[in-house]
Amino acid sequence: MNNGRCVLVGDCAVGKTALLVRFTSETFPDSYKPTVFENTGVEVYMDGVQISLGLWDTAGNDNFKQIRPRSYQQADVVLMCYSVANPNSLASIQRKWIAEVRENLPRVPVLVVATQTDLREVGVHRGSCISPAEGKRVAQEVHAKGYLECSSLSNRGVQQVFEYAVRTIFNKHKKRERRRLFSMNQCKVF
Ligand SMILES: Nc1nc2c(ncn2[C@@H]2O[C@H](COP(=O)(O)OP(=O)(O)OP(=O)(O)O)[C@@H](O)[C@H]2O)c(=O)[nH]1
Repeated sequence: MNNGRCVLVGDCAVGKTALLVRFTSETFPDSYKPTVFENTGVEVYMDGVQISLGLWDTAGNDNFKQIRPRSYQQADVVLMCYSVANPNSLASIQRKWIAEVRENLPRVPVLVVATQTDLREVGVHRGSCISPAEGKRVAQEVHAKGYLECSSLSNRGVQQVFEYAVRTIFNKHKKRERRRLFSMNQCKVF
């Protein structure tokens, strides 16, 4: 495997673009500009192998709903993002995002990603933010392959999100390769 595609979905303003910008350019975009459709790519290494990772940002706003399926094409992993400071964005994972993802990608692994975790410590939402336990519970409910937390502002957990995403793609390819080899090597009894 030397390439993979990772797609980010989630409600408006949960921080999908900021997460991608932090990971790809080590900066944090302060201003909010709603995404319509964007994609970028980075070279990453896993177990000494170089991988071209395609990163597809999508619009949280349903005015652009028709465009989202374009981003789902050939996805290897989906990051379903919610903000720990926005309970509606977590509810949307259960009510909306998992259904839309499964409709377009019935078997692709999904990860649930909690964003903006710095808001647990500062600001008006401090004290009322969603706990890791609650996020994990939802991740299990939607049969996610993993649950991760990050803050693009403080750069905490960002690298781990993409390491986990690449590892998930890697495991999926390995599984597929094993199945292919197994079916090639099956004994034939005449
Ligand atoms: N405190 C804090 N704010 C963040 C973080 N990540 C993003 N934001 C802010 O949240 C707002 C929305 O961020 P975006 O990354 O544009 O959100 P999005 O999910 O891409 O939004 P759509 O394009 O509408 O789907 C911006 O004002 C960001 O500066 C974070 O980790 N911590």
